[in-house]
Amino acid sequence: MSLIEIEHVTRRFGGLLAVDDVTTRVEDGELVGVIGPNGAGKTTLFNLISGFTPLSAGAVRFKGEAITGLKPHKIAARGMSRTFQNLRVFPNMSVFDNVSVGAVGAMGQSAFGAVFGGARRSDAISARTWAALERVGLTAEAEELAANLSYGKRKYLEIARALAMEPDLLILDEPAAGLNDSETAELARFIRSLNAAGMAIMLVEHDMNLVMGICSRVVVLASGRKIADAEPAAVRADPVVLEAYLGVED
Ligand SMILES: Nc1ncnc2c1ncn2[C@@H]1O[C@H](COP(=O)(O)OP(=O)(O)OP(=O)(O)O)[C@@H](O)[C@H]1O
Repeated sequence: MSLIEIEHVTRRFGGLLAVDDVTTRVEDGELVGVIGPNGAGKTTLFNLISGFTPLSAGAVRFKGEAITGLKPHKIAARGMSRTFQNLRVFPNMSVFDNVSVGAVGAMGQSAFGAVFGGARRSDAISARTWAALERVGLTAEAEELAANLSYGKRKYLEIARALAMEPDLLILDEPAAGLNDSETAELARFIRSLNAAGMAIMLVEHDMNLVMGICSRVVVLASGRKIADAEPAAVRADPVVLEAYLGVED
């Protein structure tokens, strides 16, 4: 049994097939990249897997159980957490409270407690939050307002929130967007270290070097369809992939 089984997943927006009959899997502990030209359907695929967008057809199984049609928080509570292409940080909340929202979600409690009061923070939530902050190196900034963090640190804040859920599958949507080369290299090391500690990761990323450098397998989408699903070296040499990239203005 694979960790996640994505079977014939399809999503239509009116006449547009944004994701068209995509089937793939992620095994326990795998680090899988998802690439493709702009508009290929990468983010839509992530939204379908994590419950943010309903499927038009197909099915998703996670840890052997159907999750198709479940709400995002129910899917998250089962051990799948994600970040977003556009940062979803609460600027007027502290770094700690931003991250504790993730811990609260994973423990099936109302987010209200996390957002509105220390009094409702349980020890377990607090422990998960500190552990996530430590993993991303933001413990010193815990009481800072999120708005005061640099852009790069806010990216790690969002990852920390996902980590506070202690996921078995972490889904990262363009984590390197807006980062410079050295920040991207640091992020690559960080993602690798999470994976080395046993976490399965799906990564949508435009930075090809990042994807090819750290992923053991790469899924390529073009116009909603899966056109390749192989090791980085094979994907790099695949004429169908080259054609898809050359044929689309980026
Ligand atoms: N809510 C929506 N309503 C209508 N069309 C949508 C919606 N979301 C996505 N699309 C369309 O679906 C297609 C796939 O979009 P998606 O954002 O998944 O691609 P992507 O591969 O993530 O692109 P990018 O690399 O630019 O982020 C695009 O043509 C997009 O315009």
